[in-house]
Amino acid sequence: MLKIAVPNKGALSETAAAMLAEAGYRGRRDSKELTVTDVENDVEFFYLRPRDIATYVGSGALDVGITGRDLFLDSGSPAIELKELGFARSTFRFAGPVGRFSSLADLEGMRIASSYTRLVDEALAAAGVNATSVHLDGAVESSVKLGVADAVADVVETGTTLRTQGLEPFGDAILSSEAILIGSGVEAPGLAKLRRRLNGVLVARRYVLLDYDVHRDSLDETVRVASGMESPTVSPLHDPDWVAVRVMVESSRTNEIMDALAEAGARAILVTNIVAARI
Ligand SMILES: Nc1ncnc2c1ncn2[C@@H]1O[C@H](COP(=O)(O)OP(=O)(O)OP(=O)(O)O)[C@@H](O)[C@H]1O
Ligand SMILES: O=P(O)(O)OC[C@H]1O[C@H](OP(=O)(O)OP(=O)(O)O)[C@H](O)[C@@H]1O
Ligand SMILES: [Mg+2]
Repeated sequence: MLKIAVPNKGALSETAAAMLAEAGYRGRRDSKELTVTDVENDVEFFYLRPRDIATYVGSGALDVGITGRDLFLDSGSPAIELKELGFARSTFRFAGPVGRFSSLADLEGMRIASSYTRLVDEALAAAGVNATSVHLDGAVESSVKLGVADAVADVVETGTTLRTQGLEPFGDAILSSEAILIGSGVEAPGLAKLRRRLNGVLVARRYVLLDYDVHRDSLDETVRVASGMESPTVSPLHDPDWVAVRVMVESSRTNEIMDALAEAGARAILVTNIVAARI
């Protein structure tokens, strides 16, 4: 039975659970449940602290898990990254009071607060900077105002939290993070199926189906606008001069592509969400 670690709370838990449900697995019904066995799919879910997931998977106690790349790298676990899951995207950055620091070299001798002290120590060592990291569990942005640190290193999405505390990021991002699937390195039974299913969810979320009608004379032009994964499906219409076309396009480009198709002669352009997919 494939053993899968899932975040039990925090920023990753809801989307991770939603993805697994979309992939056809049975999740927990109550947020207090620590384990769930999905007999039909031959998998067992373990609901764990996101920060601990890399430790369990790296030790081989569990086969795979969902966590953040930043948490995984900070853990020092020997697990391996198997797949990007496309949510909880953020960067991990140094930040300090507005105007105070401009490069890592300015951190020499400073105290740097973070929940990710291994990542901080590695970044400082790589830059040849001697500084002290101060481990905090969260709300790291408050530490400078409160006088326990001179700078911070933290997760930045919109940058709003930093700004509200009078801080600004400086230097290059330490890393780009997102939710990922990690594995113990063993090709456990059921792992290929899980990966295929998660891939299906990602494709379903990322693409939409476009249907349109077009005169045969304009078909080549509309196919140039949107050529699909392999090649568009072209079906005859009752009027022999016209055809119906179906093609997958990236949902983020839907409107731009619809405009270009209309310009190229497409009519009755319809958009449909994809519920699930195997590509
Ligand atoms: N605002 C955010 N945008 C994108 N990703 C985020 C954000 N905040 C946290 N993350 C990501 O979520 C993961 C952290 O998970 P964690 O469970 O610690 O979230 P949390 O909401 O900060 O929980 P906690 O309440 O324990 O601090 C990391 O991978 C981090 O990059
Ligand atoms: O750049 P932003 O869009 O402001 O998002 C980044 C913030 O979101 C997370 O905080 P969270 O709410 O998880 O609190 P925490 O610091 O206690 O973990 C993260 O730790 C940052 O503080
Ligand atoms: Mg947090």
